[in-house]
Amino acid sequence: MPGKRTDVISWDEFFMRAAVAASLRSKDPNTQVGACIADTNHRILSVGYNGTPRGLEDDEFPWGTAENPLYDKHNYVIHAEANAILNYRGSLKDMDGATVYVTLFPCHECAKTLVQAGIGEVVYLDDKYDGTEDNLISKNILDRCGVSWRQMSLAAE
Ligand SMILES: Nc1ccn([C@H]2C[C@H](O)[C@@H](COP(=O)(O)O)O2)c(=O)n1
Ligand SMILES: [Zn+2]
Repeated sequence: MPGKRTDVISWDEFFMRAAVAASLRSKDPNTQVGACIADTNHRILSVGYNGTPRGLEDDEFPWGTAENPLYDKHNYVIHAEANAILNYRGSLKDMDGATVYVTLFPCHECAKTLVQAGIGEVVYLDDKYDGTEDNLISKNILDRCGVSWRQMSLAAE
């Protein structure tokens, strides 16, 4: 009898690759972010990427930053982590202790939202805003609220 395959990808890699796949849907020309929420039974609950709110045409959207807040993408885009939570159609109770896999370390607004949704762990790929005020606040929120965070990497193909 042939033995089973053993060189399968890990759960971490599986969920992070789902987050990366979601990020490929983002129309943001500068930073594409994907998030995948997995529960403690290794089930994917939801995925999301950074994009405009429903109804705001993302093809016509000004995807840049601007001095005038009216024309700055940051004031319109829904972040990947928030979208992953909002896309979930089940009970929020399911998120208790779940892990979010995200391609970029969460901002402080998303950190608050993740805490409030019951997320227990953040696993991220990139932390390109490490050390910025927003990033430090985010880490402070996660630490103080008992949400653990760790970085992982994906092997190049
Ligand atoms: N954890 C994060 C951080 C940022 N985003 C989104 C918001 C913007 O679309 C983009 C950041 O743009 P940048 O300031 O780097 O030009 O990424 C997110 O979804 N989740
Ligand atoms: Zn955010």
